[in-house]
Amino acid sequence: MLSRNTYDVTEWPHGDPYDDLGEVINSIIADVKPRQAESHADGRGKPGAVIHIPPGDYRLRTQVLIDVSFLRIQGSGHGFASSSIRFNVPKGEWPGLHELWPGGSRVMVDLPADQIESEADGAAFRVARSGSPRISSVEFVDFSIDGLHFTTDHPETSPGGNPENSYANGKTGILVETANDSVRITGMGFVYLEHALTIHYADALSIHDNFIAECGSCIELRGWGQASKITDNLIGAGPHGSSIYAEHHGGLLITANNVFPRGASSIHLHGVQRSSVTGNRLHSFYPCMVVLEDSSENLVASNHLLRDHEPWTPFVGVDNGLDDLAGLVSISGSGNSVIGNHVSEVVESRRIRPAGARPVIIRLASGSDNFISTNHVVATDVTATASDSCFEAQVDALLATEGSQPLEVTTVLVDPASTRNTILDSGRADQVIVDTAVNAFRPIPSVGDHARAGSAPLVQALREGSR
Ligand SMILES: OC[C@H]1O[C@@]2(CO[C@]3(CO)O[C@H](CO)[C@@H](O)[C@@H]3O2)[C@@H](O)[C@@H]1O
Repeated sequence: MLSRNTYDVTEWPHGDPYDDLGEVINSIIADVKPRQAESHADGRGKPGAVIHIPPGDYRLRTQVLIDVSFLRIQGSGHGFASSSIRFNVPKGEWPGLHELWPGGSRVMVDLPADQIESEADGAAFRVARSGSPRISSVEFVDFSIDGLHFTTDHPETSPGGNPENSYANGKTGILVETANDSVRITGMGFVYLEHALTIHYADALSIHDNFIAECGSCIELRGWGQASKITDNLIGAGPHGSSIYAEHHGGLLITANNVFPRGASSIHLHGVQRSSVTGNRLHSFYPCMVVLEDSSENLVASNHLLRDHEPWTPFVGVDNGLDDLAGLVSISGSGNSVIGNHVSEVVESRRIRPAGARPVIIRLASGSDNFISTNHVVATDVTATASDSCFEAQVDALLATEGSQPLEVTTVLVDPASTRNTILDSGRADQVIVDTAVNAFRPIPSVGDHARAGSAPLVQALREGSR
């Protein structure tokens, strides 16, 4: 016998899940509540429920409100497909495409536009409960949330004159409003939402193994929070938003994410302390791809950062408005460790802003006692090209290494407002701008430097040996 706490939206007798999934899920939650009314009955409590969404296209016209713990909404496939690419393919070519829309268990967010006045109104799934304890263990697993279209009133924010390129529609995939514990978002797909995931007041949150792309902003942790993790996701925001943004979090772990362009920033931390950004692959089209703002004692280690130019025609010319002196990694705060990162800066010198400047890679803007060690910067001047074919353009740009020239950069710039920092082996003496009266500095040696007594005969012997 199937447990009464296991539901399938396609078998629920109230509402039509294909026409309004929101109404159906709210009706299921309304069924769970009176059956699980007692918080304690002979040692038993409120186990919550699983709501299954089989593969299919489900329109959502009513917001889902989740105010019970232990609710797991589970589909059978994240179904991501690029909407951005499709919406830039001429409509005449659509009939020849294998598929047009995202697939899997697909929730099509179709909240009436005239009823979206606040971010909360625009959320497909809204988690909110006041009182004590905090809502726990709400889980979103293995389905897709599709915002369907981007729309905008401002032609200047619609690259190529196409509103579908505006990254704006007032829609949010999942909004968690009130304090929460052990929420999980796993295996999900998010596409064409202005905000994919916005989570306030998180404790022990896990955002793991999701595909969150072509959304205005992807992950926003707001309010405050602790002990949470953002791991193993594929993520890419639009030019007005951030791929990963967190504020006032402690003990946040951001690891093993592959963050692709074109977010205004890849990772932006504001007031985040004692957290880790490690082992991520980050790719951006603009400066300030990693921002630590008023953030201290964080570890930024073993990340691979790539900065290059937008290669896809519809978006060429779009940027985040920042110039190349702002730093690819910008830090205000103290006691941060930036260790063992690799940076590839692959830009066209004529496009550097301000014209003729040397781009700054790591900029310590204010604070003290940061430890910057063994970061390797490879900077090249290339001739950037663009193409109408998104995938080809991106792969060509990623793999191009030929014909490039070395580019002069400032690997570390320490502003006067940042002092007592230690900068080791992260740039030659001519690549680092630092006041050594108030900071400790050890440059990377240049070829020919520090020839020690004894090395010359050894080198001579090696040369002779190799003849
Ligand atoms: O690079 C991987 C991802 O990029 C795509 C394809 O390319 C796009 C189209 O707008 O360009 C951006 C920059 O790369 C991506 O955010 C976006 O989404 C996903 O279709 C693809 O999965």
